[in-house]
Amino acid sequence: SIIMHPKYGVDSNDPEHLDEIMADIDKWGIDIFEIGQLTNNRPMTTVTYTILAKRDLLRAFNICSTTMLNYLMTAEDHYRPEVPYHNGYHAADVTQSCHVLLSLPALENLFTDLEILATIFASCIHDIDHPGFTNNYFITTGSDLALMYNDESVLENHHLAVAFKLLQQTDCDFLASLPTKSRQILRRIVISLVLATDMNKHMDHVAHLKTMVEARKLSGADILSQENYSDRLLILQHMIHCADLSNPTKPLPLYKKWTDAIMEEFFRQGDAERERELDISPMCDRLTATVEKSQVGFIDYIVHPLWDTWAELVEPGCREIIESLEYNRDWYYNAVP
Ligand SMILES: COc1ccc(C2=NN(C3CCN(C(=O)CN4C(=O)CC(C)(C)CC4=O)CC3)C(=O)[C@@H]3CC=CC[C@H]23)cc1OC
Ligand SMILES: [Mg+2]
Ligand SMILES: [Zn+2]
Repeated sequence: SIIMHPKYGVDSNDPEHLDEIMADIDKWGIDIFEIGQLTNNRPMTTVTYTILAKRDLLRAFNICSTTMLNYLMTAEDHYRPEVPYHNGYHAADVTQSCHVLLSLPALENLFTDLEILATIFASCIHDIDHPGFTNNYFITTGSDLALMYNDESVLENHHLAVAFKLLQQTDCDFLASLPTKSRQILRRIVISLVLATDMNKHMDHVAHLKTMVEARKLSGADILSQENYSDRLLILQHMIHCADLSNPTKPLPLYKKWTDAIMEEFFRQGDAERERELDISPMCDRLTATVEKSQVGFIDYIVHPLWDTWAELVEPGCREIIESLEYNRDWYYNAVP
């Protein structure tokens, strides 16, 4: 019997409204929160399934829709709804952001279908089972997780282990039809992309992006067209890192919701650190933090340097994104009490 799935993979309490929102799936600034409300909190499954289907990747790799949806639902169930920021909504946001970045004109025809499938898969699982505390917290408190991963990219290693383990659940191995070689290549890319989302690697990313921009200027030839595998992988690592740091580049109403969510998550960590008489991490003390100042600092020290360099590499594709970032930075700067 032919199993027919709902259009976007999940049922909706308002299909017409979902149709309207999902029409913007290729646009920067789609309302992920709205998608979650229309799909009974399934933003990650909805967004990821729609993108894979739209890019014809399910057909290209002979992936069964039912198995894909089983995996995505199971993966989404392994994000923790009680965690204010690092939950299925963030996973959906990073996946959809990568989907838009993959379609930048400067990157056209650069990546193989397997690399695109790997990037979308890495994005939707990149924070799976996130406990709502930072790597530093797990290292400082000598947690089992830090013990397991020897203090090195502790959370990111955990996200990867959980994501790949879920493939072994019944009817969840959507990669079953891939040839072994392709499976190995995909696994290698997914591992390197999720590890690239460790903020401890941020300065390396910015430094390497700058090198690429310089190389592109000097060589004249379009560095983005070169067949060099390691450079293509590096561009994908920078891409998922940019997507992970894209909140301040989105329309202000969405950005503010992400800010509220991350600050609540940071404040809960600060509460735990205060409780355990540990140093309270930057921006995590709800008794002294100024949310607006934190965002101005986050943009000036972290987000703007990264996106400025990325925009140079892929110019002119990110002009509106940079303008949105600068508008938002001024808004928070003027909102500082
Ligand atoms: C929407 O607002 C945010 C969304 C995500 C994050 C995340 N933050 N971090 C770390 C980034 C580096 N970091 C800092 O404290 C860096 N930093 C500042 O941001 C401003 C400052 C205090 C004035 C000086 C300074 O050192 C610690 C937190 C993560 O690791 C999270 C996980 C992965 C990606 C980003 C995410 C922060 C947001 O607003 C602050
Ligand atoms: Mg992460
Ligand atoms: Zn993330």
